[in-house]
Amino acid sequence: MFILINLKAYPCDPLEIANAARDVANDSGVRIAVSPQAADIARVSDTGVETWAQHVSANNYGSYTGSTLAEAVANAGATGTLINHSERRLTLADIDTAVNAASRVDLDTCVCANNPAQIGAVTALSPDSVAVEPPALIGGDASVATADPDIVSNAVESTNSIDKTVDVYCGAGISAGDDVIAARDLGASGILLASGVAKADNPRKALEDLVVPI
Ligand SMILES: O=C(CO)COP(=O)(O)O
Repeated sequence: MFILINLKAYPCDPLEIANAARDVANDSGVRIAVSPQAADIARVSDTGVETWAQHVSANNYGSYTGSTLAEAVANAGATGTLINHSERRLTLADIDTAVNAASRVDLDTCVCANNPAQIGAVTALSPDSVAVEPPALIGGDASVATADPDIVSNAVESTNSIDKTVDVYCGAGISAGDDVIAARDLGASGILLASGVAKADNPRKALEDLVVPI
């Protein structure tokens, strides 16, 4: 299972979490990546942890003030990027362009969507992976894999019916290793997780506990 820790804009210490994620990944053999604010990508990447951007813009070089170029995050050390997170939504046309922008510089792409129908639509854009995250469960205590298992299995089915090479992840409310196992049993090959680590009193312990059953 792949575990992506999305730090969002939480007031956490990105380096503390990056160092902990690198150590836990090395000790457990579980693939763990950290997705910090764009301005923190270089120093997070310097820790040696797999580093992802939270977003890339749907444009190339040019007069695009305020954009986050795929080239810029790749040069800073990111090796992957989220696209269309529920808190950073794009039009379908912009998702398509952003996936192409990320692919230009070999970033792994994970396109997020709210439900299995949207998962099908974004799978057709050929990202490396898609992630279903029901907005109502994001930031809560109930894991998507137990509170709404059908949304995960239907997302897996939706993706598999279009392109079996696209990995399916899920996220929202995941905080324990058992939640990760439940997601895997529903067909997901990775999870997206934020508050369970970024808001934990002890992020290292939260990560260590998370990987125990994996
Ligand atoms: O949005 C998420 C990850 O991208 C999920 O957030 P939580 O883990 O806080 O529910």
